[in-house]
Amino acid sequence: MGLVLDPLEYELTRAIYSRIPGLNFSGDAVAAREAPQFCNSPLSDLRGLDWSEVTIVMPALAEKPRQRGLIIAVEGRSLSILSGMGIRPDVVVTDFDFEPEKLIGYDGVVLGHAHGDNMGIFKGYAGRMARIIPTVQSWPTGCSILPPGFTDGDRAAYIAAYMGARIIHVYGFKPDVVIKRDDAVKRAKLDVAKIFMNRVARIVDVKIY
Ligand SMILES: Nc1ncnc2c1ncn2[C@@H]1O[C@H](COP(=O)(O)OP(=O)(O)OP(=O)(O)O)[C@@H](O)[C@H]1O
Ligand SMILES: Nc1nc2c(c(=O)[nH]1)N=C(CO)CN2
Repeated sequence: MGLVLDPLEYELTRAIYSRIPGLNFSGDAVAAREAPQFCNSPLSDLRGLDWSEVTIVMPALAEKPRQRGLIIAVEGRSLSILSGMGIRPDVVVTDFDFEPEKLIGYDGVVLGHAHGDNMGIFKGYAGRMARIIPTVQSWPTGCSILPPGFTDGDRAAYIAAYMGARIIHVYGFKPDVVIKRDDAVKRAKLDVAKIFMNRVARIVDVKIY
């Protein structure tokens, strides 16, 4: 039995994101069954961190963030940008599709997301992580975590909120800036991310810079 952070909020977010056309949501359950075999870090590694204040860095980062509290990098891309600034994040939230190779050798906790459209890349990288706890978007088994949310960025914010953050500082969340690709699905994903960041802001103080 995995960890479900807030089942009703999960159902609400899923009702919204599963309307995005063209994605393999029926594969999410298969992904959730396979993901726990890659777990090599206990949940206590996550719970043992001080979550009271959290800084989340997303890939559209434009300037050096102020480091306040626990640092979460979104995707290998943000880990790489932060490393270049001399900042080591405590946690990386990723679905392994933006510079995943940068995660090899990283010694913090990777919250690696398995879903219906990424099992090839997930299996390719998850086994190479020093410390990984899988996240999934169907009912979890084993060590996996089922958080609400959808994109890596809003999922990171939800996880921080449920781990006990009082305040979350967010850098590089710029849904109107094109950073990796620009198509209808990507725009729909970022629209959903905006809705979910606003949902998190209902339960925790969220500052977006
Ligand atoms: N302008 C932006 N473009 C893309 N992602 C952004 C942007 N601003 C913030 N983000 C956040 O950073 C994350 C970057 O990850 P990435 O670009 O790999 O997208 P993704 O959600 O994994 O979708 P996909 O892999 O389909 O492009 C997003 O999930 C989103 O939460
Ligand atoms: N099935 C499926 N799930 C996802 C996908 C995706 O492309 N397909 N993308 C995500 C973040 O971008 C998160 N979850």
